[in-house]
Amino acid sequence: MTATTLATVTVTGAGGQIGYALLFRIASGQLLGPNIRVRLNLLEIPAGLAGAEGAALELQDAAFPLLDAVTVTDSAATAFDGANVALLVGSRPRGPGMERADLLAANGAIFGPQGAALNAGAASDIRVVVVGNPANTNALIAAAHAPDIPRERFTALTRLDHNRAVGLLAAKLGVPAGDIDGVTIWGNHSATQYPDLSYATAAGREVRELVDDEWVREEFIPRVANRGAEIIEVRGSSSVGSAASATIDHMYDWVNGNRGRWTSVALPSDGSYGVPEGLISSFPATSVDGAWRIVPGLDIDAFARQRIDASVRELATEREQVQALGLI
Ligand SMILES: NC(=O)C1=CN([C@@H]2O[C@H](COP(=O)(O)OP(=O)(O)OC[C@H]3O[C@@H](n4cnc5c(N)ncnc54)[C@H](O)[C@@H]3O)[C@@H](O)[C@H]2O)C=CC1
Ligand SMILES: O=C([O-])CC(=O)C(=O)O
Repeated sequence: MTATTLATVTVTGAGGQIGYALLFRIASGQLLGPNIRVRLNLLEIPAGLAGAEGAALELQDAAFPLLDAVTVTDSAATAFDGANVALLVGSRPRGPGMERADLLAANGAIFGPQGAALNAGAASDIRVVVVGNPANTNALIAAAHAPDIPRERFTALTRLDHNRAVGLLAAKLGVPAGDIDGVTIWGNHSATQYPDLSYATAAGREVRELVDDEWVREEFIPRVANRGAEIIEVRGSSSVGSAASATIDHMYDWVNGNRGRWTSVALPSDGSYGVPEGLISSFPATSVDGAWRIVPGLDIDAFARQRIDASVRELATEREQVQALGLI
């Protein structure tokens, strides 16, 4: 996107909660940076169009200098036409007591047609992040329907899990979140994920020397992995502001680079760290020259191996389920 001064950003589910939290930040320049004007395409189903249209009116009222145009549509072909960035948020959220697997069939059917529409109309530099759950497998479905788009342009959001891990660790250590680096979320955006502090540092100091193993295993890991459910329990509905914020972070870093800092990204595995090729699994990654690079060469201890394998097994099962449903 370096030479582009005008980018088309498509947001699906734009009339929903996360959509509403995203749109104003995108239009203000926080998604791509202060030098790129944005054309926003808002995709909704008919029942959600009024919400998206209302948001479009408010976007006009905010008079953002970088906002070029807003289109509201229920046509995927229109929404993805010329898209440089696609934020795939639209899907049904989980309610109290539901597991992400419950959403597989309901939401899986959305992502095949959207992948096909991206394939048909998106710009050649398209970057896709799937937020709607089950995010990793929805991204797998979308990519499977977009044979002309390089696989690595399809990612799923585990930046929220990453940010949760950083936030929790920073609070434990009493340091600013910006002092934390080297945190990884491995695997699925679900309770099986492995939030890994093995290589984490706080203001350059090794975190393993600052916290004990028992806290990491008994408190930190389960709290991060189940934070989505905790938020649902406390607010009565799933994370919105933090999810939108993480989506902005993910795409901003992808486009603009992240100066060698680690983040976590669910992307198509190239076989690294024993994750079967093609599964969309979360890895430690840096953003270099507009592309994600998996951090190479890390030693994986027995505990990490077992945790990563468990989450990857869940991803493989989800892939089998959507294969059985005929979604890929
Ligand atoms: N990956 C992550 O870290 C997170 C993912 N999520 C997921 O994000 C998704 C959206 O959450 P909310 O905005 O809170 O839900 P919401 O229900 O407020 O909004 C979803 C919107 O999507 C629309 N929609 C449904 N099917 C669509 C389709 N085929 N095309 C376009 N739009 C469609 C609905 O009409 C609705 O307006 C959920 O799946 C939720 O589980 C939520 C938090 C974090
Ligand atoms: O838990 C949910 O259903 C929403 C979500 O993905 C999260 O907050 O991580």
